[in-house]
Amino acid sequence: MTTTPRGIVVAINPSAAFGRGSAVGAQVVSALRTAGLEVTALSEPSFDALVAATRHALDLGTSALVMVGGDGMVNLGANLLAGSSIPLGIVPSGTGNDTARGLGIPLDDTDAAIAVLLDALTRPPRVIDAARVGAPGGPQRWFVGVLAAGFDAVVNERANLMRWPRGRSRYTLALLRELAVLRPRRYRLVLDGVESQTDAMLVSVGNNTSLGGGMLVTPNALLDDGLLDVLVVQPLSRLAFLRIFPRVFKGTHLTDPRVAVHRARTVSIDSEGLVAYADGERIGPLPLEVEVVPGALRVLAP
Ligand SMILES: Nc1ncnc2c1ncn2[C@@H]1O[C@H](COP(=O)(O)OP(=O)(O)OP(=O)(O)O)[C@@H](O)[C@H]1O
Repeated sequence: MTTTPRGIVVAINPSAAFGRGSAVGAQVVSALRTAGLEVTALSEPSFDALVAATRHALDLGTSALVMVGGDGMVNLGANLLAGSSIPLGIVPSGTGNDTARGLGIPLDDTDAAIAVLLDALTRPPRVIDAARVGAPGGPQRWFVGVLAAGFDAVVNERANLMRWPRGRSRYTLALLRELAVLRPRRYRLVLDGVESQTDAMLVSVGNNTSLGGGMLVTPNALLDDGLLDVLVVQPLSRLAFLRIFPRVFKGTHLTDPRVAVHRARTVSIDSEGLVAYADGERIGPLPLEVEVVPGALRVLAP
C-alpha cells in the first residue's frame, strides 16, 4: 500500500488494555477518514510485525504517525520518530496511558482524543524532549515518560511475570507481594557528572510526570525544559512507605523530607539485581545511562 505525504499512518495495538485497543483503532481510522484524511491503518498479530509494518509505512512517506494503544505504543512511536520531523499522535487505549496523560490528551473519551488530534493537525506540532537510555557502551533506545529503577520497577517485573489476574489488579497483587519483601537498595548515581552513593527505596528518572496510570512520581517534570527530574526516596520502614505511597497519586510526597528530586541532563544509575522499566516497557538490568535530548520529538497534542 502506498501513502502520500498527506496521508497519515495509524498503528494500532489490538491487545492494548487487554483487548480494548482493537475497537478504539477502528473508531480512530473511521473518524480520520471521515475528516478527509488518507489513512494507512496498521494492526498486526504481533508487536514485531507491527514494528516492521510501521517502519515500511514511514519509509513510504507520511505526514504523521498516530499510535493507538498505551505507553508501550507511544514508546515505539518515539523510537521510530525521535530526531525526525514527523509528528507523533496518540489516541490512548492502554492501561496506564501516562504519556497521553502528561500531554493533556483525553484518556477515557476516544471522540475527544480524536478531536484533539484533528485540531493538532491544523497547527505546527508541539516540540518536546525525549530521553535516550542504554547500558554503558551499548545500544540506546528512547523513552518519553518515566524510567523506574526502584521498588516500582520491581513491581513491574513481578507483574509481567504473572499470568493472572488480567487488568490492573495484576499490578495491585504484584505490589502486595513485593511490599512483603520491601527493602532499601544501595545505588550509585551520577547526575551531570557528580557521583553519589545512596540507599533508596525508589529511584525514578522523569521526562514526564507519571507512571503506572497516574502515579505522579515526578510531578514537577516538564516535557520541554531540557532536563530530567530524578526522584530519590530514602530508606523507609514498610509503614512509612505505605503512608507516603498514596500521596504519590497527587504528587504530594515531595513535601516529605525523605523524598528528594534532583534535576540533571545526564543520569547514570547502578544497583545490584535491578531491572529498569521506562514507558512501562522493560529496558534491562542496571547499570544504565540516561540522557535527555531537548526537542527530540514532535507531538500532536494540546
Ligand atoms: N498485536 C500486537 N501489536 C502491538 N503490540 C502488541 C501486540 N500484541 C502484544 N503487544 C504488546 O503490547 C505492548 C504495548 O502495550 P500498550 O502499551 O499499547 O498497552 P498497555 O500495556 O495496555 O498500556 P500501558 O503501557 O499504557 O499500561 C507491547 O510491548 C507489545 O509487546
